[in-house]
Formats: sequence, structure tokens, C-alpha cells
Amino acid sequence: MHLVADDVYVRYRKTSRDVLAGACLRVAQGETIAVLGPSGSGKSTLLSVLGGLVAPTRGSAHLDHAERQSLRDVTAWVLQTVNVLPERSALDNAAIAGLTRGMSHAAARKEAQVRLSDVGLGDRLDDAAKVLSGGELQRVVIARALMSARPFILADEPTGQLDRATSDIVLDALFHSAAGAAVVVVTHDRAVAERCNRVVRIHDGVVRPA
Ligand SMILES: Nc1ncnc2c1ncn2[C@@H]1O[C@H](COP(=O)(O)OP(=O)(O)OP(=O)(O)O)[C@@H](O)[C@H]1O
Repeated sequence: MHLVADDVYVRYRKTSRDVLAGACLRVAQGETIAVLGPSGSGKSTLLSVLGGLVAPTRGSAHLDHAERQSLRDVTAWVLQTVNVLPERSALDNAAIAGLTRGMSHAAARKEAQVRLSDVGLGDRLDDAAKVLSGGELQRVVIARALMSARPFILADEPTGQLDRATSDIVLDALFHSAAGAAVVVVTHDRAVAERCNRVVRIHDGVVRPA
């Protein structure tokens, strides 16, 4: 199964330019792709198209062998602005993705414990999200994305606000623990790109090898 953006054009309402203008990207299962490009070039837009959140004006985004499966059902997000329930524990925040998947409460909590331990938060399970640091929160979000068991993880600047050492911990969590899931990561950070199998750049609305 591949996640495919095929000749995608996106023009936002009330704007006069195509942010994406013939963008193509084919994401194989298990691969890691860094998407680079200047601010405003359309990186987040491409990610939103792949995740089924923005509909192309022309062209399409789809799964090549499962056309009827929705993009939203096969993608999990790791976003720049961490969206967690601040009063709930790290364990609860990660377990939510298991509940959404139809797991029992007990099974979701058990798997969340494993996922959080995998990203180095085994000793923070019961801490409320609001007392965790930025890097710890980002790892909770990664554990939650992994809990969703979706084959494609879309990460938008996951290390944007973190220092180098914390970024490395978060990237280890993202790339090592994702075992089997593809990761498409939008980044300005060369160190992130260096850890990916493939690096592409958006320029003039199209995707080119970097
Ligand atoms: N909902 C929207 N409505 C109108 N214009 C939008 C919308 N979302 C994005 N844009 C515009 O589309 C262009 C591309 O935005 P996008 O966020 O995809 O770029 P980016 O490469 O991810 O930028 P950055 O690196 O600064 O995050 C920008 O000019 C932005 O203002």
C-alpha cells in the first residue's frame, strides 16, 4: 500500500496563487521522508492533503491499493502545537488512541504503558500532561500516534521548539519506535532530514528530490 499525492494543486479560497501546483509524492510503507522548503512553500499543505484534511483543487491524494479506505483512517498526526488533554495523565493521553481503535480500557492502558516506555516515559505514566516538558509532551503525542497503529505518520515540525538534545530524544522516539509505519516529516532542521531515507523539497508548488 502506498500513500500517493498525484499531480496535486491546492489554491486556498480567497487567494490567487496555487500553493501546490502539480505536486507528486509516493510514500511506501515503512519509509521515512523529510519534506523541506522555505516558509510558505506548502509543506504543511502537502501534509494536510496526504492526511485527507485539505482536498486538492485538482489532482488527488489516495491509497493506491485501497482506494476506498479514507486517508484519515490510515494517517496519524504529530503536530507542532501539541494537542493533549492537560489535566489527564500521560497514560490516559496515549491510551485515547487505543480506545478510538476499539480497544478495551484495560488493553489500551496496557499498550499505552508499553508505548510510553518505548519513548522513554515509563516513569512518567501517571503525571498530568500539564506538568510535562515540551519534549516529554511531544513524546506522549508520538506514543499516541503509534498507539493508533495507523501505517502513515505525518509529523509537522515535531522538533521545532526543542533544543538539540531534546530533539534527538524525540527523533529517536519517532523513528525507532515507529517500526513499520512510514513517517513523513515536515522540517526546517537538517538533522531531522539526515535521519530520513529520503529528502524532498517543495519549490514552486512541486516536490523535487533534495
Ligand atoms: N487555510 C488557509 N487559507 C488561506 N491560505 C492558507 C491557508 N493555509 C495556508 N495558507 C497559505 O498557503 C501557503 C503555504 O502554507 P503552508 O503552511 O503549507 O506552508 P509551509 O511551507 O508549511 O510554511 P511554514 O514553513 O512557514 O510552516 C502560505 O502562503 C499560507 O499563508
